[in-house]
Amino acid sequence: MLTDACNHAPHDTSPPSGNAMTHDFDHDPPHRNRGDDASRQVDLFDKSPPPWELVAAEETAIARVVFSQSPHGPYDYAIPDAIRSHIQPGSRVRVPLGRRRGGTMGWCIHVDMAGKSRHKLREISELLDEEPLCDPALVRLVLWIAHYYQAPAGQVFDTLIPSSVRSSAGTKQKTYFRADPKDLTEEIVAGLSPKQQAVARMLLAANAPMTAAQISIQVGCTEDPIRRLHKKGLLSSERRREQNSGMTTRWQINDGEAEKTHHLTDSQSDALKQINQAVESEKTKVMLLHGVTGSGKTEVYIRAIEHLVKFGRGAIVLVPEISLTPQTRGRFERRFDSVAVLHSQMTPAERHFQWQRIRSGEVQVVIGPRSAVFAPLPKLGLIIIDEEHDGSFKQDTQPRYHARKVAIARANSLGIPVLLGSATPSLESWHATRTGHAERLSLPDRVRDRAMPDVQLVDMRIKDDRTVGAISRPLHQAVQETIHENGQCILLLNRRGFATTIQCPSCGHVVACPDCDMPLTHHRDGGKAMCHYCDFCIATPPWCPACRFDGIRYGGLGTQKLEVEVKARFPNANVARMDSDTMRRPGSHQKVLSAFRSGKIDILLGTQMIAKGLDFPNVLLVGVINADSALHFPDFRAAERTFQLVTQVAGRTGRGDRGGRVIVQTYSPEHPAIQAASRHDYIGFAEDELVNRKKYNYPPWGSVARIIIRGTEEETTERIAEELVGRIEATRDLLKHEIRILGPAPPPIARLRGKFRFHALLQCPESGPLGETIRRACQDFRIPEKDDVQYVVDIDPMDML
Ligand SMILES: Nc1ncnc2c1ncn2[C@@H]1O[C@H](COP(=O)(O)OP(=O)(O)OP(=O)(O)O)[C@@H](O)[C@H]1O
Ligand SMILES: [Zn+2]
Repeated sequence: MLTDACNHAPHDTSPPSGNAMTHDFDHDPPHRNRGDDASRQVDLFDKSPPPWELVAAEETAIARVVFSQSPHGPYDYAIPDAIRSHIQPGSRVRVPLGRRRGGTMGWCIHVDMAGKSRHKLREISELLDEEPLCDPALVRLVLWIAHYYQAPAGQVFDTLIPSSVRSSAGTKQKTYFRADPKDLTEEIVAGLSPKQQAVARMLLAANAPMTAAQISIQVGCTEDPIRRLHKKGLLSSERRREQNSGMTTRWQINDGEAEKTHHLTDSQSDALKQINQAVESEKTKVMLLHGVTGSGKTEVYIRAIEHLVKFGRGAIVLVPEISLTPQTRGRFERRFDSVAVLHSQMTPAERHFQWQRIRSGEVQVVIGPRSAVFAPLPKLGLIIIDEEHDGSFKQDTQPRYHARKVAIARANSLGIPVLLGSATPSLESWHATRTGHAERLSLPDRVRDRAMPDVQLVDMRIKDDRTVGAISRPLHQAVQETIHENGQCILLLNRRGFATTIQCPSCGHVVACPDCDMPLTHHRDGGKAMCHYCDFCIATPPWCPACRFDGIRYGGLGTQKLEVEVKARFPNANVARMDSDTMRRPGSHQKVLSAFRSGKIDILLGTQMIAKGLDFPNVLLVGVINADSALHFPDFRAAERTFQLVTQVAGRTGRGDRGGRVIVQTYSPEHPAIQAASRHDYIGFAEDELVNRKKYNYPPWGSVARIIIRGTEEETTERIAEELVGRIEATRDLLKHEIRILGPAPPPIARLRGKFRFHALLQCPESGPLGETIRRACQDFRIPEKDDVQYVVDIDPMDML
C-alpha cells in the first residue's frame, strides 16, 4: 500500500548547521498517528513556536515542499493567489529557503487550500511548470520510495524526472503572432504603412499563428513591421515551447532478422491467456513467467502487449540494458507502430523528446532499463520485467531502489498486473510464487521441440585436462570441431583486462590501488594498470615499485589475455571480444552482434554481457572458462549468481536446428550450483537454495538492510560506525523487534576511493520493523562536519562488497 510518508514539516527553513550527510531522514516513522490531512496539520511541529511568530490561525492555502539538496524538507509555504488554481502535488516551485538568494527549486508534495498554520509562512515565489511533471499517482510512488528506501523525497523526484526533462533539453521558446479581424478591420489596415499592411493581410489570410521568422519570409520584410504591429496591440502573441527538429522515433533496423509471427506453442498460449485475463481484470497481480532459455518468452510479451494496445493501453518493458540486446529492440519495433526505447547513450534532447512522446500518450511500448519503470504513460496497462533476476535492476546510488519492487508498488496504485520473466528467476520472485504473492506461469520447453544443450563439466583439478593456458584440452578440441563444422562459439570469462594481478615474484609486492585497497588490473592496450573500482590508472610499472626487481609478473586471467590465447590457438578463426573496454562507443554492441549474426565472427568471447538474451541459431558451442569466479564471493547470493550466469550463457546454444553443447571449466564441479546448472535444473537449485537461506534467514525468508559508513580517517569512521550501530541496537531493544545485527566490521572492500569503510548487516523476518528501526535510530543522528564521515542505508542490498 502506498502511504504518504511526509507529514513532518519542521518550520525552520534555514539549513541545519554543518553535516553533509548523504542520508537523511525526513519521514515520520509509520508508527506515528496518521490521520487525514486536517489532523495531520495539527501535529506538524515538535516545539511550540516563539510567540512573535504566532498569528491567528486563519485559513491559508499551504503547499508542502521537498528539496533534492540538503535541507530536504518538507517545509510548508503559503500559496500566493496568482498560482492557486494551478499548483498541484508534483509541481515544481521556486521558494525562499534560508539565506539563499534567488530562491531554491523544490517539489510540491501536498496542497491544502484551507490549511491552518500557527506560524507566518513564507510564500512560494514562482510556479515553474504550467502542468506538473508528475501526476498524483507518481507523486504517491515518490513518497512510497522515499519512505521504503529511506531517501529524501526531493532526490527521488530528481530520479523520477530526468534532468533533461527538468531543463527542457532540446526545446526552444518560440513566439507566435496572430491577427484577429476584430482588431484589424479593413479601415485600420488601410491606414497602416505598406509593409505593415502586407503583414496584417497575410496573417489575416493565414488563419493560423506564425512566428516572426515565418512571417518575414512570406511577406519579404524585416521583423520590424511585425514588432510595430504587436506594440500597437494589433497582433496578439503567445509563447510556446517546441522541440527542435531532427528527432527520429524509429531506429534503423538492419539486423538481418525477418519479420516473424509464430504459431504459439501450447504453453505460450496458456501463459498468454493468464496474462490477458489479468490485464482485463484491471486488478493488481504479479505473475512470474518462468521459461527455460529459448522458450519464447519475448513472443509472449509481445502478444500480451498487442492485446492491451487494442484497449488503448500501453506497456513498459524493463530490460537489463537495451544496447546489449539490439535483437530484442528490433523484435518490438517491428511489431508495434509506436515504441520508445530508452537507453544510456541517449542525448538529453532525445531523452526529453521521448519523455514528452510517452507522456502525450502516443507511445504503446516503452523499453528501457530500470529507470523506465517511471515512464509517464497516461494509460499504463502492464509492466513487464524481462530477465527479472538481473542485478542491474537495483540502483547502487541513492535512492537505492529495485525496479521490481517499484514496479509492483506502481502497479498496486494503478490496479494493473506486473509480469516478471526469466529462465533463472531471482529466489525472491520464486519464493513469492510459493507464498501466493505471485502466480507462476511456465514455459518448460524450448520452442520447436528443441532440446536443451548438453553440458559437460571439465574438472580443472585434473592435470590431464589442463594446458598451460586457460583453455582445457576438451574445450580446445570442441572449439576446433565447431569451427570445422562452420559453427560459431561463445566463450565466457567474467573478468576484463589482461592480467588481474601484478605481483613481484621476488618480494611478493602486489601493485594495488592507493585509494581502494584492491589490486590493479593490467590492460595490455596502452600498458595501463587500472583500478576497476575507481578511475585510478597508471602506466604498468616495468619493475617492482617496492624492491625494484625487474621481472614483475602478471597473474590471473582477463578477457584480453584470453583473446590472445584464442587467436594463437585458432589462427584461422575470426575472433571478437566483447567487454566494457571494447564496447565504449555507442553502437559497438550492435556492430559486433550483427557481424556475429552474419557469420563474420567465429568465436565471440567476453564478459557476462555476452550471456544475456542473444538468440543466434548457429552457436553450436558455449565454453565457460571459469565458472567459479563468482562462487566464493562473501555474499549469500554467490551460488545464485553462479547458477544464473552459467545457465544463461549455456542457453545461448542449441537455438537452431543443429543443436549445441556446453563445456564448463570449474574447480568445484561438485558444487550444487554448478551441478544444477549442468542439468538445467532451476527448480532443483531454487528449492535447495531456499533451504540453505532459511538456515540463516537470508532473503527471501527475511529482510536485510546494510549500513555503510565511510570516512577519511579510519579510527573516526570506526568510532562513528560503532555509535550508529549502537543506536540501532538500542532502538531495536526499545521497540522489541526481532533484528539480528552483524557488525560493524570492515567489508571485503575496506577502502574505496580513498575512504575507509565499515558496514553492518541487519536482518529481520519482516521489512516493516527493520525499516522503522533504522529510521528511528537515524532520525537525529548527526555527525560533526569535522569528522568527514558519511553513511548510507541500503535496503534490500544486492551488493555486499
Ligand atoms: N511459437 C514459436 N514457434 C517457433 N519459434 C518461436 C516461437 N516463439 C518464439 N520463437 C522463436 O524462438 C526463439 C527464442 O525466443 P526468445 O528469444 O523469446 O526466447 P527466450 O525465452 O526469451 O530465451 P532467453 O531466456 O534465452 O532469452 C526466437 O528466435 C523466437 O523468434
Ligand atoms: Zn581504486
